[in-house]
Amino acid sequence: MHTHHPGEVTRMTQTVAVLGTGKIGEALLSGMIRAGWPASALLVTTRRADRAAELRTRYGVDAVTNADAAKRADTLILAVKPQDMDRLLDELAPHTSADRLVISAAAGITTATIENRLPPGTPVVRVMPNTPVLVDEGMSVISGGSHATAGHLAHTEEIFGGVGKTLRVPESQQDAATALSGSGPAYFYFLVEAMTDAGILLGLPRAQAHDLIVQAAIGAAVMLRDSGEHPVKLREAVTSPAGTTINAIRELENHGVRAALIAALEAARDRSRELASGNG
Ligand SMILES: NC(=O)C1=CN([C@@H]2O[C@H](COP(=O)(O)OP(=O)(O)OC[C@H]3O[C@@H](n4cnc5c(N)ncnc54)[C@H](OP(=O)(O)O)[C@@H]3O)[C@@H](O)[C@H]2O)C=CC1
Ligand SMILES: O=C(O)[C@@H]1CCC=N1
Repeated sequence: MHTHHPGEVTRMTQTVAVLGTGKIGEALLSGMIRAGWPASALLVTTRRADRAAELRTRYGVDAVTNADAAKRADTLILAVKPQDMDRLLDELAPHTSADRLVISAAAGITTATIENRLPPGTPVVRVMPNTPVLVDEGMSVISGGSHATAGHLAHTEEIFGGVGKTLRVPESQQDAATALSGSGPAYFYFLVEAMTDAGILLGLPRAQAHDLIVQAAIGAAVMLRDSGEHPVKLREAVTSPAGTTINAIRELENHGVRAALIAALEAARDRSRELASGNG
């Protein structure tokens, strides 16, 4: 894993378009602007005119049609839902050429599916980012398709490395990476929500319960990242003999939380596989 900042040369000469600027597309766009990409080098496309106006006002970027983006941009980042990918590729195909780099952020959709729909030889890179790109703590998992060169992968890392970490994996591992990292933040938000409810049950005001558990999450996350210790070691250090923590851990084990998490991530991985066929 490593972090890059966009090089001056690339920034000056390349135009990057985000096609389908919803939650993840906007998160990425805002991150690129924070990382120093000039708004003049960025294009966005949307389905609705009011959304286009909003993005123009918010970021000073040009909002264009998918056909125009395909003609004008060197790099096209596809950020529509997997179910909308078919239609987007139809719109792009007549206007792109094999000198464009196509980066897809859609869950499940394979590079082969995209390659088959675009001019022969089009380089395609599949990326699974996550929403913490909004705070430059994203994780973007990257795989190259059959025409993606080292340069294309490096350029992709330059874009996504500006908003967090990047990791290259074989495409066969992308569905698993999607379950762990693409969806990963949602599991932590879910846990925080549930533990805040527990705080309410224990009689704490909601706002305090929220703050306590969020800070516990941040502290634990930084220790996980920076201590180099195995999570079991970190948990043991919290778990005093005949103390409070072990009573909580026994309940988590009684309720099968470990097994539930394994089953949950397996279900997410399976759904990513299903989306490969564009299933709605
Ligand atoms: N959210 C996340 O955490 C992550 C999402 N992803 C992937 O990113 C993709 C987008 O997800 P997300 O951002 O959550 O979804 P959103 O629905 O927020 O974003 C998709 C956007 O694409 C627009 N759109 C659809 N079709 C077209 C089109 N033909 N031309 C232009 N714009 C179009 C939609 O417009 P409208 O609003 O009008 O429908 C919408 O704004 C998905 O493929 C998902 O798998 C990947 C990693 C993480
Ligand atoms: O839920 C989803 O399908 C997308 C992909 C990963 C995160 N969100």
